Amino acid sequence: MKTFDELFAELTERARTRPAGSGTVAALDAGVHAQGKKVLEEAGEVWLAAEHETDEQLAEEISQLLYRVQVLMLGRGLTLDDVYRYL
Ligand SMILES: N=c1c2ncn([C@@H]3O[C@H](COP(=O)(O)OP(=O)(O)OP(=O)(O)O)[C@@H](O)[C@H]3O)c2ncn1[C@@H]1O[C@H](COP(=O)(O)O)[C@@H](O)[C@H]1O
Repeated sequence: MKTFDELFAELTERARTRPAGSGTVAALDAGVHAQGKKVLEEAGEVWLAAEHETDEQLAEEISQLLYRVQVLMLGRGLTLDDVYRYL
């Protein structure tokens, strides 16, 4: 289990070290267009899960959306502080 900040630190490290087999590295290499499509896809799955699935399935879909948002942030070079300043 990890927090939002801990996941972002982990993904930042993946981007820096580019380990073989990392899905994050592949997602970053795919570019912002593909990253944005994944955000939209996961957001749709969250919506459907909220209406039709269990709490556990919804929580899992939300975790995937958070991951995809972080990948997009890294793809655009945003930091957590860039976003937190608006919260
Ligand atoms: N939290 C996540 C995470 N959430 C979602 N995903 C990816 O999103 C996929 C699920 O999304 P989809 O529903 O779109 O499934 P899919 O269409 O089969 O996915 P793809 O074929 O497009 O990869 C998963 O199979 C993962 O590829 C994640 N991939 C990685 N992480 C974490 O990110 C960290 C770094 O991971 P790596 O870069 O893979 O080492 C690790 O802590 C991982 O646990």
